[in-house]
Parts: sequence; C-alpha cells; structure tokens
Amino acid sequence: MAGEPVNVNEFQELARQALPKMYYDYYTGGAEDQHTLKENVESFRRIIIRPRILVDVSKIDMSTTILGHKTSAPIMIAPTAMHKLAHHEGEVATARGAAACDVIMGLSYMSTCTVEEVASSCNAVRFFQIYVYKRRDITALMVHRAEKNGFGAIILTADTPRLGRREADIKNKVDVDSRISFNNCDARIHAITPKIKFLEYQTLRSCFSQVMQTEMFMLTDRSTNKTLQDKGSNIEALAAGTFDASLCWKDIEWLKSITKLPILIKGILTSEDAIKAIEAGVAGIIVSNHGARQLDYAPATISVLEEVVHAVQGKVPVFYDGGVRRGTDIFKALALGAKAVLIGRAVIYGLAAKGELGVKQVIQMLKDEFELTMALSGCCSVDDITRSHVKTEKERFICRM
Ligand SMILES: Cc1cc2nc3c(=O)[nH]c(=O)nc-3n(C[C@H](O)[C@H](O)[C@H](O)COP(=O)(O)O)c2cc1C
Ligand SMILES: CC(C)CC(=O)C(=O)O
Repeated sequence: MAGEPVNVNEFQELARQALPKMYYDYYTGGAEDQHTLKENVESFRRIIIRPRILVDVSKIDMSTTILGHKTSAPIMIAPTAMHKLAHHEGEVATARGAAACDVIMGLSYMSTCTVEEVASSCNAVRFFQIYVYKRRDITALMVHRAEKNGFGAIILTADTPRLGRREADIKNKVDVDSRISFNNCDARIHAITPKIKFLEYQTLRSCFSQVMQTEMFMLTDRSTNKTLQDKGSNIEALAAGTFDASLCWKDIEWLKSITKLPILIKGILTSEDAIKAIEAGVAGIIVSNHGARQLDYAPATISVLEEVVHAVQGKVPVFYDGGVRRGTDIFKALALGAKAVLIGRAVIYGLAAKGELGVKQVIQMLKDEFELTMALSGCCSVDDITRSHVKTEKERFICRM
C-alpha cells in the first residue's frame, strides 16, 4: 500500500503484514461459515442515510455522556483479548490511544496487561469486562481489583458459555506465546495459591499461565495423554476449562452482591433478553454478537439493534458493537437508537500496525469520518441524529411495493 492508511481497511492490511498468520487469523476470524461475520459489515451497507441540507453545521459537537462519564465521541474500545499478540505493549498502548482520543477503554478479562498496569498507564476512563469462571473466587477477585483500580463499570459478557467454533484457529492450533500468557488472571493467582498446589503438571506445555495449565490438565485425554490443545484451538480449550457454562440470569444478583460498579450486559440480540436484563437490574445493554465469533447465523448486530432499543423503552442506555469500520456506521447505529458504539477489530488493526499511535489514528479516523457524516447529514450534535436520518433495507423494500 502506498502512503499512510486512509481508512480502517487499509489498517487491516497493515495488520496482516505485521502479524504472524496464526494471530492475524485469530483476530479477524469468525465462527464456522463466517456468514454472520460478513453480514455484520454488509448489513451496514444496506442502510442508507437520509441527509438534511441547509443546516448550519459550522460547529459540530460529537461529545456525549456514558454512565456519567463525559467522552469526546460516542465511541468506546470494545474489550478484546490478548493485545500483546498484536503489539508488545499490549493493552497499555491501547488504553493510551484511547486516553489520547478521550474515549472509554474496555479492558478484556483475558488481557495480557494487568488491570493495575492499565490503570497506572494513563487517565482513560476504563470499563472492565468479565467472563465468569467456574472458579467464582477468581472472577470476584478480578472484579475487586478493577474496582480498586478505578474502573468505572463492569461489562458482563454473557454470550460465551462456550467458545464459538473458529475453524482457522482449529487448523492453526492457535497457541499463545509462553512469554505472554494471560497476565491479568495470573497476578491474582499469586494471591490465592493454596488451591493450585497441584502444579506437578508443570511439564505441560507452558503456553498458558499457571492456572490455565492446571485447568487444562483436567481436560487431558488420559488414554492418549494428550492435552486437548494438541487437537485444535488452545483458546477454545482454555475457555472450555475455565468458563462457567452454567451462568444464568440469577447470577447477575451474585455479581451485584460483589460490586457497587454499574453492570453492562454484553451479548444481547433479542427483545426477550433485553427485558430480562432490565429486570435483572443492569445499568446498560450492549447489543453484540461478539464480532460474529460465537454463533454463526446469529443476526448481524445492526439488524437487531432497533428491536432491542424498542424493548428497552429508554430505561437504560443501549450500546452497539459489530462490524463498525466507518464513521457512517457509527452514525447509522446512533440513528437506530444506540447511545454509543464499541470498536473491536479496527482498534486491534491499529495496534498491530503501529502500537499506541495506530490505535490513536484508527480512533481519530473514525471520529473524523463520523464528524463529517454528521455535517453532511445536517446534524450538529449527537442528539440531532434521529431515526428519520436512516432507511433500512426493509423500509426501502416496502417503499418499492
Ligand atoms: C480478537 C477478538 C478478541 C475478543 N475478545 C473478547 C473478550 O475477551 N471479551 C469480550 O467480551 N469480547 C471479546 N471480543 C468481542 C468484542 O468485544 C466485540 O464484541 C467485537 O469485536 C465487535 O465486533 P468488531 O470486531 O467487528 O468491531 C473479541 C473480539 C475479537 C475480534
Ligand atoms: C480468549 C477468548 C475467550 C477471548 C474472546 O472472547 C474471543 O476470542 O472472542
């Protein structure tokens, strides 16, 4: 590619060049046929914008407030795992990029920098995403560490009782560099070692942090003495060994009992679940199909946003993620009722290409595109963006009839 990247797709190409194939595939991939993966992006293309003209757009204000935190634009960094696979500075670089652009940083439970490192690296407003482990004590400790380190909310990811089937990862036998490991969880192990005394299994390939290895040993096929990771994705094996597939609605009560932080639930795709989430007392909903990495043939996220927004009836803010690659996508999601969008892969592409600078450039690029979209659509503030600024494919079809 000649010259500097001018859009997210060009950052993706730089990331492809920078990363080992195994990691590039991990970051970009979706589940099974990757139908939903394509739809997440394509569905945006089928929504058109209805611009208004002759509005004074000499001043555009993109700022908004998210759970009481003022932010420069309705953009957050989605929690994504293991940033050190993309860049040696990992989530610290991502958080600094977010701080420089004055947007909120979502930190993954499966991060390669600790909550303490991220908290002390910059002044970005931070939300902490959790998976709930079978070992609830581990999850509780992680939540307390986030609380202690000034994180502003807990994002409960609720769409991952098991990991989706990502075939590239299976083929690549995706593995994690032993120098990286899941440091975030590792640090807590040292606080509660008694339960992991049985580290006689250290001979296992040291690809994951100690607790991961321990729990993966339990997955060992005793007849062949091979761990599951020899058969496919190490990351899938890790999730199978550690994530609590019995997690259900009543557990939100448990989560509320261990933290005072507001809880956002991530992974809602239906009005039924949106209503349950409100009944459970969450502070906000993230409409998400996990970047199409979980259930293939789940709907493209943008196609169900409005259903959820209607069900929620303004009781809590609704956030959106999935397939955002352009400022126009952000505009469309807001027009359909989202308070803000979360950006997953695009940020990783920036990180892989240029570290902190790349994260900053990607976010700034999306902000610039969004600002221009607002100006060309006749919207001076995010509150000016209304449902009448977009037409969905279905509406266009009805008009033609
Ligand atoms: C490489 C990768 C890792 C992810 N890791 C996590 C994670 O640890 N926790 C989580 O809740 N979601 C995770 N997600 C999902 C994102 O939070 C988000 O829902 C998704 O990336 C949005 O779609 P987009 O990538 O098209 O922007 C991950 C997504 C990707 C691509
Ligand atoms: C380590 C994984 C469980 C992170 C994740 O959520 C993903 O890869 O989609």
